[in-house]
Amino acid sequence: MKKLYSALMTAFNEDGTVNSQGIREMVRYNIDVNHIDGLYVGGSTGEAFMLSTEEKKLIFKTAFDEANGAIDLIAQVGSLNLLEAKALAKYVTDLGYKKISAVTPFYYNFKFDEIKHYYDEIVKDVDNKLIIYSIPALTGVALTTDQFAELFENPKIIGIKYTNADFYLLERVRNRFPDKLILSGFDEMLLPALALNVDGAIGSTYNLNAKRAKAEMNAFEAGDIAKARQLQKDSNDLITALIQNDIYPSLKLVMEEMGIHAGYTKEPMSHPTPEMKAGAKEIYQKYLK
Ligand SMILES: CC(=O)N[C@@H]([C@@H](O)[C@H](O)[C@H](O)CO)[C@@H](O)CC(=O)C(=O)O
Repeated sequence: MKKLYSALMTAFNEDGTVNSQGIREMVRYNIDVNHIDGLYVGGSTGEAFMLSTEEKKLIFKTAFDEANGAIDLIAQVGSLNLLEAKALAKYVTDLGYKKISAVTPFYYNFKFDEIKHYYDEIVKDVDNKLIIYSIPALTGVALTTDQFAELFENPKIIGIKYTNADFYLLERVRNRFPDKLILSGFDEMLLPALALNVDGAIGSTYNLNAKRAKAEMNAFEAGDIAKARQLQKDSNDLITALIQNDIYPSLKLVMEEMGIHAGYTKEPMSHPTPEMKAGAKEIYQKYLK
């Protein structure tokens, strides 16, 4: 059975501080209403690259407490500060997270040896399994099949969160590493990723649209490709509207329409304008009600 994970958002107060109650509400909604298989905590959707270590710890703990063992949780601990990444890997492992993930180190054009060292160091002192978070469009780091093979030489590195529109590479990677966990990261490209036999998907829009995405996965598994295509089209109408309305604040605004206190995005991301609020209301009415 393929697995669906929502990338958990972080609820912020207007002043940019973390709103734990909002996080709890989103975890509950994902468990009780979305019937999600798991959550990816502390990733791009969680706005983690703008947060302090203490804020990240608070989010990991709040999500873990609220989920209370009901679903699979993956903690994204990657950071340009390797000491922080290692400390967070230990922190979440001690909390009880059974999987961690780390974004490829970005900005400084690291050499592959440095990237390999980063991953080996993150897992070295923890009894846990790591999923590489590969998102070349945002990091500028495009790992090759051979480089993934080198990273997988470390038995604690078990898979890839593949947020990449390169389907040739996805096919190469899937077939070379049949036993590794490959989770697709672009929600708007779920169907082609399923066709290449990913093990599941992680995404921001599943917070709102899990029911449709699960139906698409089920249709695909049942061989009903026409239905899966229609569902992907319906999802992409929603995703396009979210992107046009500024996706990060809009995901939260739509959650607010559903009665969940998702709060604000963290500056320098924009706070909602009256136009964005009206747009989110319309998105909710048109695609999700
Ligand atoms: C950059 C980004 O946020 N990508 C999302 C997608 O779910 C994305 O929002 C969606 O496909 C719309 O483009 C995920 O791949 C990554 C993610 O959700 C995370 O790391 O939290």
